[in-house]
Amino acid sequence: MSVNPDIQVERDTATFRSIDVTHMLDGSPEATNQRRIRQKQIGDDPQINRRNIIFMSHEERYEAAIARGLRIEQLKAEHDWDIMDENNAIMWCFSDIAMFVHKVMFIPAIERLGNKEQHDKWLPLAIDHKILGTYAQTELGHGTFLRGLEMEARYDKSTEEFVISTPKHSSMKWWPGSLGHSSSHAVLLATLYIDDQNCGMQPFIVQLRDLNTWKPLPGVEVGGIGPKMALATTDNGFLVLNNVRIPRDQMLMKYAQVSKDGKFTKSGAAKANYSTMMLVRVGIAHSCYFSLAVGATIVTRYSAVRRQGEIKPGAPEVKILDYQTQQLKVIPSIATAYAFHFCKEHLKWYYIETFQQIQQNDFSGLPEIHCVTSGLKAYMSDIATAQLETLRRACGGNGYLLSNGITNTYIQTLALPTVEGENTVLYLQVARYLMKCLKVAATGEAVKGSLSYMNEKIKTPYTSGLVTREDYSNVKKLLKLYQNMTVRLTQKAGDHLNKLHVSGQPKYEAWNNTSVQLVNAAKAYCQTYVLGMNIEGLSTQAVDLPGDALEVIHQLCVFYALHGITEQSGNFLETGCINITELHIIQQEAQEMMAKIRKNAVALVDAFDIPDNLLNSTLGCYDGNAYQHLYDSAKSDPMNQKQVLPAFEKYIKPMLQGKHTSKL
Ligand SMILES: CCC/C=C/C(=O)SCCNC(=O)CCNC(=O)[C@H](O)C(C)(C)COP(=O)([O-])OP(=O)([O-])OC[C@H]1O[C@@H](n2cnc3c(N)ncnc32)[C@H](O)[C@@H]1OP(=O)([O-])[O-]
Ligand SMILES: Cc1cc2nc3c(=O)[nH]c(=O)nc-3n(C[C@H](O)[C@H](O)[C@H](O)COP(=O)(O)OP(=O)(O)OC[C@H]3O[C@@H](n4cnc5c(N)ncnc54)[C@H](O)[C@@H]3O)c2cc1C
Repeated sequence: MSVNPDIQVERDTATFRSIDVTHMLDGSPEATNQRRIRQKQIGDDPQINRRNIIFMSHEERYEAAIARGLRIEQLKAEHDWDIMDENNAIMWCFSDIAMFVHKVMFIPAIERLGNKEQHDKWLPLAIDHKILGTYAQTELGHGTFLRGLEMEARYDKSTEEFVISTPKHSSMKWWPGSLGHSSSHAVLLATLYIDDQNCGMQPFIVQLRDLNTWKPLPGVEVGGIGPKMALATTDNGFLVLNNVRIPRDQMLMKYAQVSKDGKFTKSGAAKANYSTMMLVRVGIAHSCYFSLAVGATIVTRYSAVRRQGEIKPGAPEVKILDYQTQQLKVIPSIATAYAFHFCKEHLKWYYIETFQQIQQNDFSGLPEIHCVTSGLKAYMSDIATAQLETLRRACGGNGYLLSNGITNTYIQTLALPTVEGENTVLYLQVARYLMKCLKVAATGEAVKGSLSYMNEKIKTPYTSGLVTREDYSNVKKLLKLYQNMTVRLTQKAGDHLNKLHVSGQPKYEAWNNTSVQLVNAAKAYCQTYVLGMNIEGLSTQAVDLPGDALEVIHQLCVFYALHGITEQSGNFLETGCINITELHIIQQEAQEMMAKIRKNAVALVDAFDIPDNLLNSTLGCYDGNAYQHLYDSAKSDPMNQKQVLPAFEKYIKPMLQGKHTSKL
């Protein structure tokens, strides 16, 4: 099929070469080649390809997802993939892989929470798929408040076993992925009791199913929790344990230990047992980038080939991408996807470095990385889901079809603001950290890390520093505005907290009565962080780009900063970080920048280099022939393989012939 001329012209008139930017996104031309090879191995494989999933039943999708998971294992062995390759493969399949919790949580939990003997025993079994596992933490009654977990593990000194039980409905495990039908084992988080003393939430390895018959073991009641909005293939489950006994060495004992005679000891940081969640939060940041890149690719290409209506009366119908309002739906998502790229790259290296320190028992970096990973998981998933919905609607009627590729991406991504810590709760964790830093700054001590900008005193009366027109595209000056806004919102929340406390409210009550302001400050911190990483990326990852490409990536960053101010203008005005005249100029500048970026919109999404067979979209194919692909997809619907469906004989015909009764 030839390329649609409407999309070709976009590529011909772009001011830079997409491939240069693709190399930057991958890290190097070699890395691009390597990724393409991997994506081809996945996309071309009939067992992995997700082309027909929209026509499958729940059970068919589940089975296909198991087969996909297995095939990925075979490819991994055949092509010598490393862990990054494997995680990318899961992401490129949009997590449409049953048992992926085994990879992304069960194994990492054993690695992080187990001691050497436990590694030696369990990891080979898990890595070789001799056992399949889930991460069972959430209960029907508690997902967020982990200190409230009710499943009990009571140590029985006489037999050197833990007895695990589910005292009531609210204490059953509820939600763990792959628990329903696909796990033989669980890393199960339960509250440990020794002689009735509560020793906090601890991890245990519990076998759930017989490895030959797959039937639940005695005392284990397990099943699926029912159909969900999406993620049909991740069989989330429930679990009730009736006095199930496990040996003492099946408590994962890296950070807390129980001796044979029942002595409880702890090593490492208080929240070390939460470290698996931190890893997954980093992975979620990466998924947010990918989902947004997918959405932006589909909708930008579709907007460049769909013509509807006229701008100049009587002139030919225009591409919908030429409407300024459509640009406002599409361009922010492109700019955000690029900002998220820089941010997730930073986060990956930051996590690896800090994890290495933790492995050496240096926990000093834990509070900051907990703040950053919690905040970015929350912020990036909030923004990604909001923008995906805007993008989906930007496709008009066809945005409601499953074959468009974006609907599925959107509803899958909708899980991310909830999993691994509900977003509001995570913002409140960030706020805790902000308040601590505020206290440090107030004592005159230097605040370190991502909030070191708190050390600079904001002069009053304040001026924004935006003097010349050039200042409005100076990303460092714009970043300063964001930083000042964050500091002021933090101070405002801190002042409110103190005021309530001084007026007699206990600290916890004052905290709850300030939580809206605290969350607002936390979001500002996250937005500032992402912009900071975007700017850092310009001078690190993007610095070797040819001049024309660097200019476009720079424009995106400026737009990201300006657009963010227009979206959050209330915060910027309220904190006095800009005045109304400056806001008007910023709005104007943002619109002008958007018009410049529009010219390169298709080339910018081409640079994400997501192949058609992973994009899986009728609207967003590289060739721009959306109408042909929509028609082909409709024709391939199994319901269209018969000209007359059985419902005709059964119901419609009798009705037409007046033979129907009210009882049907
Ligand atoms: C693939 C997708 C599948 C999905 C899987 C899932 O969803 S799996 C299920 C996913 N489930 C979830 O994600 C559950 C979400 N819930 C949680 O993570 C926790 O219950 C909580 C963090 C909300 C509160 O916890 P709490 O009541 O025990 O804590 P607190 O309020 O008493 O004290 C807070 C103190 O602890 C610190 N700290 C906290 N976390 C960490 C950390 N990771 N590291 C380091 N530190 C951490 C924090 O800085 C603060 O320090 P401060 O200020 O005192 O010096
Ligand atoms: C698709 C999916 C997959 C999942 N996979 C797993 C898995 O593999 N393993 C696992 O263990 N779990 C899993 N979960 C569970 C998930 O981690 C929890 O649902 C999540 O942590 C939110 O907890 P919750 O359901 O208790 O929400 P709740 O805490 O009940 O949230 C409800 C509301 O209460 C608010 N709220 C709660 N506490 C506070 C507070 N302190 N301050 C202010 N507001 C508050 C929240 O902001 C939210 O608005 C999964 C969930 C989903 C949807």
